[in-house]
Amino acid sequence: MTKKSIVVALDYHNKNDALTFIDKLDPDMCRLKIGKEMFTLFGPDLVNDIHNRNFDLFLDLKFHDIPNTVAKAVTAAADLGVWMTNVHASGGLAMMQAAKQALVPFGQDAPLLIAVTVLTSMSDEDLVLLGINVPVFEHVLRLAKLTHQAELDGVVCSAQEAKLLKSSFGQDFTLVTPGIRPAGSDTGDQQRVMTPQQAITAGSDYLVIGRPITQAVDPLAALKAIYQSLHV
Ligand SMILES: O=c1ccn([C@@H]2O[C@H](COP(=O)(O)O)[C@@H](O)[C@H]2O)c(=O)[nH]1
Repeated sequence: MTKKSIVVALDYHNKNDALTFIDKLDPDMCRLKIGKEMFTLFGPDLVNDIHNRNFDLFLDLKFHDIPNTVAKAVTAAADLGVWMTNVHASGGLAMMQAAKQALVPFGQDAPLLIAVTVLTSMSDEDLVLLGINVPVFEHVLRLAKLTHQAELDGVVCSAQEAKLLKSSFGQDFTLVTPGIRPAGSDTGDQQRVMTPQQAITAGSDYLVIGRPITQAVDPLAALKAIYQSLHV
């Protein structure tokens, strides 16, 4: 575990607010993630702004479409030079294989490619509403198995499933876990949560943390408090 195991989710509506925060950090302190909101608002210019500051960037667009479209989207993400990008595992095996194949021309420069299993905002009850009548952990395991078969680098899951997935697919299968909540913080819309310490103990490789940091009165102090809780 290093400081760079923390991926700060920059879900800001205002680009200046995001850059003001980033300018208080240095690239050895954490990695950064932008998702659908910031990429839709600010596009590749924001990716370049972040890369010019030398941060590793996770482009969290969760592609989910037919194989040809996803392969082209993943190619476009790799062209941006991002550190990590992702697809939805529920897009299926052929889609994930097409995404993986699209990265072959990038060789060593290819981003890590991971797949979202079950969103951390979802519970067993939410799956039932989708007609999926198994506990979340079973569906996560099923989707992670498909992801492993497609030879992607790992999955997005809750830290609650980390122990199960590491024992099923090995230490090299990368686990990226949102739904991280320091003790006492607001869970918001997240349902499958763990504290940073619990997540690391369970086997998470990367802890994605957004609002507990970005909506704190002092985001830098909130990030430093998380390091302290993890003794890094
Ligand atoms: O299953 C998932 C997949 C992605 N996310 C994203 O992670 C961050 C979490 O932010 P918090 O503010 O710490 O809740 C956010 O950008 C989500 O889009 C996720 O939460 N769960």
